[in-house]
Order: sequence, then structure tokens, then C-alpha cells
Amino acid sequence: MKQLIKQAVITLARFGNSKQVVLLKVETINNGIIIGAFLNGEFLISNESIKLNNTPLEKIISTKQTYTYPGTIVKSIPFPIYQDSRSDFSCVCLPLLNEENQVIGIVILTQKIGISLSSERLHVVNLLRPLIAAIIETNVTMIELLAERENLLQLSTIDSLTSLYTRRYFETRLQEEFTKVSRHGGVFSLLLIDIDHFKQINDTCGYKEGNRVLQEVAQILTNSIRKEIDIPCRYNGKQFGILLPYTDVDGAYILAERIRRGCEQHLFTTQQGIPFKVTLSIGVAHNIDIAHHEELNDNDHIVVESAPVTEVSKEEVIYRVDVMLNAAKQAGHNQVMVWW
Ligand SMILES: Nc1nc2c(ncn2[C@@H]2O[C@H](COP(=O)(O)OP(=O)(O)OP(=O)(O)O)[C@@H](O)[C@H]2O)c(=O)[nH]1
Repeated sequence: MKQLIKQAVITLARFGNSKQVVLLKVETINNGIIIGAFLNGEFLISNESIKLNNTPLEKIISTKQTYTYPGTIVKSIPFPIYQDSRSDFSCVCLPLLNEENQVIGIVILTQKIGISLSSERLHVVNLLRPLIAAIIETNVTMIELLAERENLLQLSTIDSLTSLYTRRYFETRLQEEFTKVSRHGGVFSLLLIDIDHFKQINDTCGYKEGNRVLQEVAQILTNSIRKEIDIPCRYNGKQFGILLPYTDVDGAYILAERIRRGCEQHLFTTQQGIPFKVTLSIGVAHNIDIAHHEELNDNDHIVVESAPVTEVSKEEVIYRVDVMLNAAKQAGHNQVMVWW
């Protein structure tokens, strides 16, 4: 876009026989932004905001006509002033209209005083105007589109209550991780974490307090994991998932225990300052099936040899982590259960 604007102002300078060209985007009736300028052989983008009210540019916007005024220098760029002012140069100000006939920009071309733009040159400049208007319009649309895209991306990626990733994003990352280890080998683990007796918390403290608990638990998770590597998400209402790339089941268990203890020891308080406990049940699973092989040693003791054998499917890992979470609940809550 910068390149297009540069081409536009240089072309205007050439055909307008002008040493100084300013391309102004009209933001509001009172305000404009310099999106490109060609000043004495140099192109610059200033993004400088310029006031339009009480200047001749107001008239350009309201009449949509081209006018010539004496010029002055404002914020290092040539700018039109009213007719009765003295100046060494004049500014030819041309409105740029969009398809709805609104003024979306203004071109300012300077001329030495006493020399006016010939009708042939003015004709060529006029031919360029719709093109430059389209460049400005596209620029605006692009910025808006990018902002919109950014917004949507943010919405589909980050859970608004907890600031953890959304389940949708989590599942995409899980699929990527699974594809990666299927091709190149490797381990990953999953944690599925559920807040115990959450209904009771909601019922006693209120739904809003319940939401605050969700936020604090999310913070405990964030503080416990490897930043930029592990992927924590809000899996659904009161459940959280964490994808742990490059982590075997022993490492996953250690982390799960750390999270469980961290939450158990965390001081939760109601808004009235009354403390209460929150505990977590956690299921752990990983993508490797480990074969256990039993042998008798020289002293007739059983020795268990373990060796990784196969990688299990993504669906199987999700199934296993869910089974282990339910087992943790069944076993009395506040526990970690592992599918070894
Ligand atoms: N505040 C709040 N509550 C939620 C949210 N999502 C789900 N809940 C509540 O979570 C509670 C879940 O209740 P249950 O399924 O009985 O689970 P529980 O009370 O945690 O029981 P256990 O899972 O056995 O420990 C319900 O009261 C839901 O309304 C949420 O986003 N915010």
C-alpha cells in the first residue's frame, strides 16, 4: 500500500509540475491524516493528523470542487490558507471522491505564485483522481478488514472469561501435534481438569463468584505451565484442558499434581472476604502405549520391563483422559488419575 501511495504522489508531482504534493485522507469533517507526501524530491508518510475546520479545505469538502489558495507550511507540509494571505506559493486543492460521491481525500499540489497549472496538466491530474481515490479507499478498507480479521481471530482463539485458549483452537493444536508425532515420532500428554463441586460454589457464592473462581483457576494453570509451549484451554464450562507437547506421562503427572496442590493451597475468598476451598480432579493420558513385560530374575523375583510400543490415536488419548478424569471424581475428587 505504501508503494501505491508513493507512486500516486510522485505521479501527481510529475503531471502536476509540482515540487510538493500532499495526499490527505479525510477522516471526519474536522480532521484529516497525511498519508503520503512528496516534498522536494523525497517521499514521506507522516500519518500526521491535520485539523480541517476553519481552513479552506472545509470548502473543498463541502463543495467537492477544486480551488487554489495561497499556501503556508503547517507541520512541515504545504497547506492552503485563505485568499487574502500573502505567500510565496499557491496550493491547488483537489477533492478525491469515492463512488458514493463523498470526499474521502484531498490532493494538495503546490505551484510557484504567479504560475498556474495549465489546463492540459490539470486534465491529466483530474484523470488520476479516481485512481488515487480508489487507492485511499482500498487502504481504509484493508485496515478495517485487517482489524476485523484480528478481532475475529482473537474471538475464536481466546476465551473471553479466562483468557485461556478456546476449545476450538485447542483442538486445532491437538490435531497438529498428533500429525507431527505421527510423522516424526515423539510424545505428548493431555490433562483434563475439572473443578470439584462447582455447583455448590455457584449456589453458595453466586454465579459471578463462580466466574471469578474460573478466572483464578485459569491463572493457577497459566502460572504452572511452560509458557509458549503448553496449550491451556477452557475445554467447556468448568473444565480445562492442557496439551503438553514433548511431555511423557511421568512429566505430565508431576505437573498435574503441582496444579492440584496449587489450587488446593490457593486462598479463594468471597467478595466479603470469606475464605473457601476449591479443589480439582485431573485426568492424565499420553499418546504412547507402554508394554509391560514380566520376567523372573536370578533370585526368582518378578522384574517388570516397560517399553513404548505404539502410538495411540488422538481419539483414544481424548477418551483415556476423560475416563481418568471420571475415575478421579469417582475416587472422591481432588485427585490425579493417570492412564499409564
Ligand atoms: N459460574 C459459572 N458456572 C458454570 C459455568 N459453566 C458451568 N457452570 C456451572 O457448573 C455447575 C456444574 O455442576 P455439576 O455438573 O453438578 O458439577 P459439580 O457441582 O462440579 O460436581 P462434580 O463435577 O461432581 O465435582 C453447574 O452449576 C453449572 O451451572 C460458567 O461458565 N460459570
